Amino acid sequence: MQATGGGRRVHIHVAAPKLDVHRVIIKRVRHDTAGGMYLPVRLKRHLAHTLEDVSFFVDVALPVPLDRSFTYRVDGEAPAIGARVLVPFSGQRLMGVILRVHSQEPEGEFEVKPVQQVLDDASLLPDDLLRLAEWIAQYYVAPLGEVLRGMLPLTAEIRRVFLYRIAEQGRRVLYEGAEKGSSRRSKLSPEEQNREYAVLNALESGNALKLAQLRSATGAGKALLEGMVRKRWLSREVEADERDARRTERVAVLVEDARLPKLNDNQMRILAELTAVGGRMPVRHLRDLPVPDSTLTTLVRRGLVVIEDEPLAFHLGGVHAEGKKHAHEHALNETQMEALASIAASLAEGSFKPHLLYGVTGSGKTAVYFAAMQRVLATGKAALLLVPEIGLTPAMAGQMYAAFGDEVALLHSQLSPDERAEQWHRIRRGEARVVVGTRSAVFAPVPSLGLIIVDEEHDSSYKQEETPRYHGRDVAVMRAKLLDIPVILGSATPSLESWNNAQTGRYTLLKMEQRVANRPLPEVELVDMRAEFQQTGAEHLFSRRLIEETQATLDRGEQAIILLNRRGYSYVVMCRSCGEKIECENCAIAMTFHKPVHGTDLHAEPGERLECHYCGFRRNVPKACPKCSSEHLYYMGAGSQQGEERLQEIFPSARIGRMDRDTVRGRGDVERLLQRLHSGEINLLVGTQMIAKGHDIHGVTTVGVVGCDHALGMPDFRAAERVFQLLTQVSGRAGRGEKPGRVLVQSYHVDHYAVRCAAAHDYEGFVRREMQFRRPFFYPPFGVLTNVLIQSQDMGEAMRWSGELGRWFNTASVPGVRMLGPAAAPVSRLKRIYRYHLLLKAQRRSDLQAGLRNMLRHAEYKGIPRNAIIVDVDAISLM
Ligand SMILES: Nc1ncnc2c1ncn2[C@@H]1O[C@H](COP(=O)(O)OP(=O)(O)OP(=O)(O)O)[C@@H](O)[C@H]1O
Ligand SMILES: [Zn+2]
Repeated sequence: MQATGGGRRVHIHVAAPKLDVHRVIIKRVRHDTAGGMYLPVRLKRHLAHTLEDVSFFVDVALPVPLDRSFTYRVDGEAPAIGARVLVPFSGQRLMGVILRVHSQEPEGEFEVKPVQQVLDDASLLPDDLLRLAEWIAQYYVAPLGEVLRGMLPLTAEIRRVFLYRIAEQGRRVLYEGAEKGSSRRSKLSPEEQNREYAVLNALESGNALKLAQLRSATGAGKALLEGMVRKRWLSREVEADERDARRTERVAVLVEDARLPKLNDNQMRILAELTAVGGRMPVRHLRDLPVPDSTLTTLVRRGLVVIEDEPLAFHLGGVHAEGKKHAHEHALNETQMEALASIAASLAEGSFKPHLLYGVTGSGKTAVYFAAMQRVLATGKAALLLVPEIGLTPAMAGQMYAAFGDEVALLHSQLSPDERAEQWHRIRRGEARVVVGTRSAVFAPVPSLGLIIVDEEHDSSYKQEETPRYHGRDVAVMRAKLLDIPVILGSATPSLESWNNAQTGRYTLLKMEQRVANRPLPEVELVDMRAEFQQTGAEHLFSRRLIEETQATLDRGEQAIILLNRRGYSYVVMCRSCGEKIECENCAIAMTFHKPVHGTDLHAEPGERLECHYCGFRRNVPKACPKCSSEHLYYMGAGSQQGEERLQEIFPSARIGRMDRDTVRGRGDVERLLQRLHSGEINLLVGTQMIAKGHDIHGVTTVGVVGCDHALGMPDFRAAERVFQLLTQVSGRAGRGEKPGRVLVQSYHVDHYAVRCAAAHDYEGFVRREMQFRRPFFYPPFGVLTNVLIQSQDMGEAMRWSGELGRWFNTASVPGVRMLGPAAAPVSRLKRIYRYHLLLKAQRRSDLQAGLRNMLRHAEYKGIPRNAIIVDVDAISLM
């Protein structure tokens, strides 16, 4: 017997020992029907009836941290493999994906629960994506259900409903309260206490009610209900429910000619934001402003703003400077043609072939991508372009629209769940043949994909830092392999992993070593800050050379960029008496001092504060040391906020802009800042590493780098590589227009090879040195590495568990795997969780994978919970 599912035939075998009459009849008749045999109407009716009684079993992958699937029953027709289902799972209802349809009743003494709803008629995922998911689960030692959840960004189609039910304790309170009156001591107001009784009353029958039902019956809000759950008066259940994805979104529209009454600051903020973008903005984006939601409601009530429904739009404008050509408008130069020719050849061949496009900054890689994509589209196929962070390089999106118009679908992290679902379906229907997106876009369900491009392939944002911890670039290569199509990885500073693959012949290396139009690479000058200190006798943030060059640049009417790779004002606050740094309450991390903000920083929080950049915790700036009460607090380490302030003092007439996480939050902020830089409104930009990302601003001739080599001291074998990449990328922003550029790098480590090679634009020299360092230790690319984090809210537990796993590695035979640790992780406590880790290295990946699976089995045997262990294969961040 066969059932069709997702374009492939699934064989369903009827279990022989338990044959019952219904099943036998059905088996035979289905077969006969397929053969076209005539059936009497009465028999057909009988069959239609009995068909209802048939059951299948389905193995479902669920988004839970368990490395296995779960079996459910489906009554009626067999569903398709790859379809989504809603199923009960430990008191909740979860969405899962069907992996297998069969008729083997699971062994064991438990009841097989039925699937509650089958959401799709056919497989939702194309075959290559299902296979890719299996590969990821295997390679990254991640539960398949969690991998699939990441692939299907369709949460907008599933609603989470909260249901409340009265608990034993609640019943007691209800009955006792009725007898004794409400004489209990309570912090709640009498109205709130009455409301609690109303809720208990409403739930007395024992049936569960939804949040919305309870609210309309009793006026109780979520906070009150959650409080009752904490007191164990109620129990809460979560259910997933299907819902129609919204196809419109609410936008706030400024009412013109409204007479302005007296408004408070929050109301002014919203109006200012709306005015700034032309009077119209999705409500969702307004929610990013630090004002209460109720402010908008007030403005609506006062007739200053109206709310409209508008079909979802996806355009992200993209910066396009006047008089500058788009990448696709250039005739390719010879080097670009050569690179394209090699790519075109493998496109014509139509088989798996990875290319590493190593092109220096400003060599015109984007134009090569365009040309390759155009060729792919011309053959009727589709192309996928991955970029690190679309929001940071809006010009890329803008150029894509200019070249490919409506064919473009953008997938990025700032889409709402609705927008994401909408784009996903659009891509799956084949309506967008150019897909541009960040990391998870590698899972875009593009039919007949012909080419994948990964821009800035070295960028660490391609690594997902939560389960499944996949690397977007490596998954892209695997997807290309499964589809048998070419893939291009491009960068001015390729990762050592990719470079090694090119050296060993696994990837084809394409080099573009000159900038376009014979423009020179900028001249880089190192400023030795140790000498500067000796000569000036004081510690200055900016060296004399940097000040001099910046002044000259501004005087010539050109633009300068200065990198200060930390945000905030001072990144360490230390007590002079006891030497303690002020740390976050939740994390073992020094807190950053932020000064109050003024004027243009619409988004930044007002008020002076200390902030933890890991968990977001904030506190007032203490007058005295929290440990020893000394009043001698000392502020060290300048961040971008301080940089801006100092620069304004040094260059009073400069038009300064700042780009960091405090000044760019919402979608469009980066775009606005870059637009002001393009137009010349800003002539001096200071910021964190965001300013180093692919921006192509022709007026910038000078780049300054301040204090970026402290990163060389990080406890991470990739520290030198990161510093080299950052220096090279930020230098690459200088001299991209008519006039040549100059870079000044202030450093305390001017002799370090990462700094020296970056200054000499010597990528290959850097790689040679770096490989020499990594080879003897079997660090990637000479071996494979996995970081295993063990975490718990209880420090003793985290230590014990990591000790247990460490001992296991030492005593069990784990062939080919070497372990370092266990030790406290460099960030030993994060968000109140203690973190220990083991670093595992192996020369063969299969050894490491086998070792990890055995370790997980041992952990299960020892009762260490699965979610206390984070397995980070090919870890990028070792913190
Ligand atoms: N053949 C060409 N002739 C002249 N200009 C070109 C040509 N190809 C591209 N350009 C222009 O050169 C500039 C740099 O190109 P692009 O931004 O693609 O560089 P890139 O290699 O991606 O550099 P980065 O790695 O720094 O991002 C752009 O302004 C682009 O429009
Ligand atoms: Zn913190």
